Amino acid sequence: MFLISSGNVINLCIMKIIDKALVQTIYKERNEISHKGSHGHSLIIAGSYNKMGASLISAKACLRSGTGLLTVLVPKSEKQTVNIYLPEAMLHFREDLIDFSTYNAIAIGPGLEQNEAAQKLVFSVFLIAKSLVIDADALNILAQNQDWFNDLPENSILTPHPKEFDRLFGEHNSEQERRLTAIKKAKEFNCVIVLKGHKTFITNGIDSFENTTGNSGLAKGGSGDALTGMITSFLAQKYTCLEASILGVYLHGLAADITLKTQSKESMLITDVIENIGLAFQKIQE
Ligand SMILES: NC(=O)C1=CN([C@@H]2O[C@H](COP(=O)(O)OP(=O)(O)OC[C@H]3O[C@@H](n4cnc5c(N)ncnc54)[C@H](O)[C@@H]3O)[C@@H](O)[C@H]2O)[C@@H](O)CC1
Ligand SMILES: Nc1ncnc2c1ncn2[C@@H]1O[C@H](COP(=O)(O)OP(=O)(O)O)[C@@H](O)[C@H]1O
Ligand SMILES: [Mg+2]
Repeated sequence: MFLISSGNVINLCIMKIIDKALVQTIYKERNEISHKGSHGHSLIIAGSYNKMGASLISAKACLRSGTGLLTVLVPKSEKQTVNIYLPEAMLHFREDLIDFSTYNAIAIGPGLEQNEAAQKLVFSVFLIAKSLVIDADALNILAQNQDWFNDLPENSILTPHPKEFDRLFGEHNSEQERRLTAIKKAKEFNCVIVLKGHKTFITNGIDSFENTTGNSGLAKGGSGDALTGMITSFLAQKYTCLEASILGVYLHGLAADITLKTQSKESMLITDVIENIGLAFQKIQE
């Protein structure tokens, strides 16, 4: 329970815990009479010359989370990188003209860099996307262009870690203060904010949630990139922004907890975690 002196005290006090019981009220069993088109088409706009890993990590986590189709938008120079690592993913190149309207869910930001081309790309996606997960460098670009909040797509999910959060909304002295600001900003901009950390906090400005899964084995580069792919996958599968965030955060942490069976917290890689997403699904299907 939080003791806070603010108008948001009611919101934060009714914060719900994300546990297996809550997730089982959200998760929908996969329809046996389905085809790849039934499970959405995700687009992940991520990666740059020296940060292609972020794109591959997001993409594989997205596929492992059930999206029917996946396209990744990468620099043309990196074409082979994706094809060799992830043959299941289709490709678009940042140099091409893209019809963004064909995707149910788009993620933008991991490893994108923040140069002028990236800024133009982020703004063009804001204008067209219907459901958008905004992470990493796209959050940093948004922080530098605060008036773009007025153009935020109707179903937007922001997934900042504390430093990205402070770039967006100013310096904070504690997690508690950030949570209060997150509630206020989620309501103001009509979006979902996933404030990542040891106990990730999710709010849409009305309801707030705290995750119960995950461990410090995730305190390593790439963990957030994977979460972005997972949340995007659930958005593409027609979960709401809040449902997709709750499912993604819970299963991401649960897969990391399952990974402790074969790795230590020091040795765990996010690619190990991605390979355990299937076992995390099985846990909530029990
Ligand atoms: N393999 C890859 O290609 C990787 C690419 N990445 C990309 O690299 C870019 C930079 O992202 P980074 O997050 O690394 O860099 P940032 O500069 O945004 O954040 C790193 C800083 O934030 C602080 N920070 C992070 N989490 C915190 C927490 N929970 N509490 C307090 N401080 C915290 C750290 O101390 C560090 O100083 C992003 O586009 C990201 O997607 C990273 O995800 C790492 C892996
Ligand atoms: N000590 C921890 N306990 C639980 N989860 C953690 C811990 N440290 C980091 N995480 C999780 O790992 C992810 C880190 O995200 P982020 O910093 O964006 O990673 P990156 O950008 O390097 O991929 C978040 O989902 C966060 O909740
Ligand atoms: Mg990140």
